[in-house]
Amino acid sequence: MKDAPPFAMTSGLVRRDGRDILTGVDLRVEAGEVLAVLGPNGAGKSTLVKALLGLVPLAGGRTEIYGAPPARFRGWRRIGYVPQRLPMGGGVPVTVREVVASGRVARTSRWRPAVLGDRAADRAAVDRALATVGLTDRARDSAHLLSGGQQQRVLIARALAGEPDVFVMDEPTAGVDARNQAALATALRGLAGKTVVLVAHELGPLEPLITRTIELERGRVVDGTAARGAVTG
Ligand SMILES: Nc1ncnc2c1ncn2[C@@H]1O[C@H](COP(=O)(O)OP(=O)(O)OP(=O)(O)O)[C@@H](O)[C@H]1O
Repeated sequence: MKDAPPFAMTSGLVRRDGRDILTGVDLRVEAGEVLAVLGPNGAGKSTLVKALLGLVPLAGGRTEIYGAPPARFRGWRRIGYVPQRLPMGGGVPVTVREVVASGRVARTSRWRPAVLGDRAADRAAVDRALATVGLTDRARDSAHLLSGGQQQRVLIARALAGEPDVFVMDEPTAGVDARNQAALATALRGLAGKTVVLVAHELGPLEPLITRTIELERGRVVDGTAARGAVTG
């Protein structure tokens, strides 16, 4: 039997404060797709990716992650989520390396406590992730002292460190300068074969990497196209 796809939403409905934020969303994301979710401010893009992950409940319809409703899904290590911003509360200074290393946490299972060999694998994965986003030389710096674009790269490195099959990125390009956008494009290019869902206002240097786009407007999917020139399959 063919594996269930990473995400499948049918007639997705999200309601907040009595208002429909998403309506009638049918979206299936196949393994290996690089899907961009586009649309104006407030169209519901963030809400859609959060609903796909079960972070926002559906008021109607259904959604599945690899064939399971989010509440019953157990394969979270397969999913890397890159939120819009680095949560910086608490006032405890944390280094870039520590943030990236936290991406390994989902890999340690309650049933399989960390063993010694894991530590070397963890270190290597964190080193690789830092190198991919070009932040090796900032590893010991306080994460909150970095620019917004660099912090975005730290979050991407955190997801990379977990070595997931699926990356969900909420506006990785928002407020990010050209140099950081180019670094992001390089990191994404290194994800060949992985599934990526990313929210964006404009694609910029990411455009050649996108295999499909959908456009949201006021909570509805108004357009969906395979990207021109994208390499698929
Ligand atoms: N927690 C919430 N409670 C009530 N309304 C919300 C909540 N979160 C989002 N909304 C509303 O849902 C709508 C869609 O928001 P969402 O953040 O998903 O849009 P978006 O397309 O990602 O916008 P942006 O590009 O500005 O991030 C907006 O009108 C927003 O005000």
